[in-house]
Amino acid sequence: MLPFARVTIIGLGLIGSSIARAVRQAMPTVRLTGHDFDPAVRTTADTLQLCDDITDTAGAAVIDADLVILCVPVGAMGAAAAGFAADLPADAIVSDVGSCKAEVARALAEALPGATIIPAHPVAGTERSGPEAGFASLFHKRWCILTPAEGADPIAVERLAEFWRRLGADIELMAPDHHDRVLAVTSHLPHLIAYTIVGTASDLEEVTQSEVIKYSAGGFRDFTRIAASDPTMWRDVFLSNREAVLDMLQRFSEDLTALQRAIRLGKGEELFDHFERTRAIRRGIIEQGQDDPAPDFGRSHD
Ligand SMILES: NC(=O)c1ccc[n+]([C@@H]2O[C@H](COP(=O)([O-])OP(=O)(O)OC[C@H]3O[C@@H](n4cnc5c(N)ncnc54)[C@H](O)[C@@H]3O)[C@@H](O)[C@H]2O)c1
Ligand SMILES: O=C(O)C(=O)C[C@]1(C(=O)O)C=C[C@@H](O)C=C1
Repeated sequence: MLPFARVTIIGLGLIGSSIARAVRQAMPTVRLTGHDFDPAVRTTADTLQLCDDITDTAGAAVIDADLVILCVPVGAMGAAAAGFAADLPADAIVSDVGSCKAEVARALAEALPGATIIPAHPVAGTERSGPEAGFASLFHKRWCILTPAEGADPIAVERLAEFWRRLGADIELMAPDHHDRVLAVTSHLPHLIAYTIVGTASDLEEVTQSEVIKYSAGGFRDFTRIAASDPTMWRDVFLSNREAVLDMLQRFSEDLTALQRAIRLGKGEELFDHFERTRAIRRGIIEQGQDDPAPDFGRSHD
């Protein structure tokens, strides 16, 4: 039996439109309704036939839903939820896909008092945004982390887990604060580093903008992909997960200073040992079958 029969997606960008496409493929009998506050996005979603219905208001979108998924930037979650609070059916489950969980959970609980809220985070994405950027296989073999509050209804948690399994994801449960610390290291800090290094390279007086473009074929190219990620989304992530990111950044700066010192003092053995350790970590990831799907992940879906 399907976990949900009527699914509503609020926010039809990369993640919302990918969910819509994946639901169409994996659960074709599900009735899909979508809403986005941007009329241009609604028109594109209509043209792409992402959903059975695209509504002009959030309230109309949720009126008979049994699952509502918020796919808007984390800083907009509270306002987006407040926009449909009055029309939410009492037995509907509300979820989200935000990249940070603790603050989003607080915002959703405040906007939707008494509602069944099971937050989630599919750890899958690309640097692109908007309804045309989505694709159905985005969640295949990727983690989807559910962060239910203590005492959350286990049946609701299992229904949401089954929904994501059907979209191809593997499920993990985590406390929201722990999620935010883990993702601060594995996702948020790497983005901050990419945003920094690409900015630094183009600011360097002895390196021209055209040289940055011309020679960004190697490792730097990977940084430019990440640094092209959506500015609204990432502004919100850093503001929402501020404490964990600052904590990890402090630790990162100390480790960077240690490497800087090893270079200055010519400590080759120290550098070699460090690089050997990080190479082993990368090889471990590949052995576990969790390598990137492809180096050009996302771009091949142009
Ligand atoms: N991009 C990724 O790699 C990725 C991966 C996992 C999770 N996420 C999370 O998914 C969420 C959506 O990210 P995305 O990449 O799909 O962004 P996106 O920019 O592609 O889409 C977001 C959509 O939300 C709409 N929107 C914004 N505020 C709204 C509101 N109040 N009501 C209705 N619609 C609203 C925008 O018009 C836009 O179409 C974010 O919370 C992000 O943290 C992103
Ligand atoms: O591959 C990318 O482009 C991503 O940035 C995806 C990525 C990540 O950091 O892993 C980005 C943010 C999300 O919350 C989840 C996934």
